[in-house]
Amino acid sequence: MSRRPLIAGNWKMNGLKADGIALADGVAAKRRAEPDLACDVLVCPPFLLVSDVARAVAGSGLAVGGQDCHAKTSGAHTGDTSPVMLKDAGCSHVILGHSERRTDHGETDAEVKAKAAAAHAAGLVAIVCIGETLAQRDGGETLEVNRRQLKGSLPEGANADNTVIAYEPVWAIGTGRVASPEQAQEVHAAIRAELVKLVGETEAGKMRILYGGSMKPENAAQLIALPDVDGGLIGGASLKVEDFWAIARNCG
Ligand SMILES: O=C[C@H](O)COP(=O)(O)O
Repeated sequence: MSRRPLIAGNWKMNGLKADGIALADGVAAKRRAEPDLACDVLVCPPFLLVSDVARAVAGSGLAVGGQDCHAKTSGAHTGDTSPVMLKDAGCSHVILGHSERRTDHGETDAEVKAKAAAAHAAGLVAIVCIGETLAQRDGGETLEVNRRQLKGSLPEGANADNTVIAYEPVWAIGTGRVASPEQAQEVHAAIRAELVKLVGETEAGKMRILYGGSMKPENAAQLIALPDVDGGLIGGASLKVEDFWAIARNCG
């Protein structure tokens, strides 16, 4: 099964307006210069920059995503952003259940599932993040934790068109400590096997599973070449045009 890789930049809570627009302009220029790129490329700026970034990259072939959304369409939810608003601002994707949201905001699998259902209803692709902590890995619970999070976070109706999975070992995020190819492939294969049970063999075969956690130009190609790794969710390295593009252009 050949799956077109997705290279997604998660800018997290970084950059002011001028920085975000300069970064978006830089990545869009790279994308325009390579019309035959072998992967899809997505940038996920902070909420306040989504509209500006969507305008900056319009027509370049780059997609834009949010970093979270509420499970409701509208209403009395001070400080939150609905999936419909993201769509309206130019997003096609939204990252959900990132470990930083799970840690900082106590997000549960059930909440991630509700958000993913709402994202689907709004016509967004949900990038559902899962991953074990170092203590869980050291305790031999890696596969069990990832299977449990996957099962708990995927809503009814998830399929390869509306859902992407991101495996992000928490111990690898922002630490410079990347999963080895063996570690990554083991978990990605287990995730795909679990997806067969959850969404059926055909959709599981088509669904993209991204790796995230200290992915850099030096290690990306080796990881993305693994049989069940279909791209990357990139934090730090997505903040520099040259680094991000070095990953994207070597993804095929
Ligand atoms: O969403 C991205 C991941 O958390 C990875 O971040 P990182 O590349 O800075 O380790």
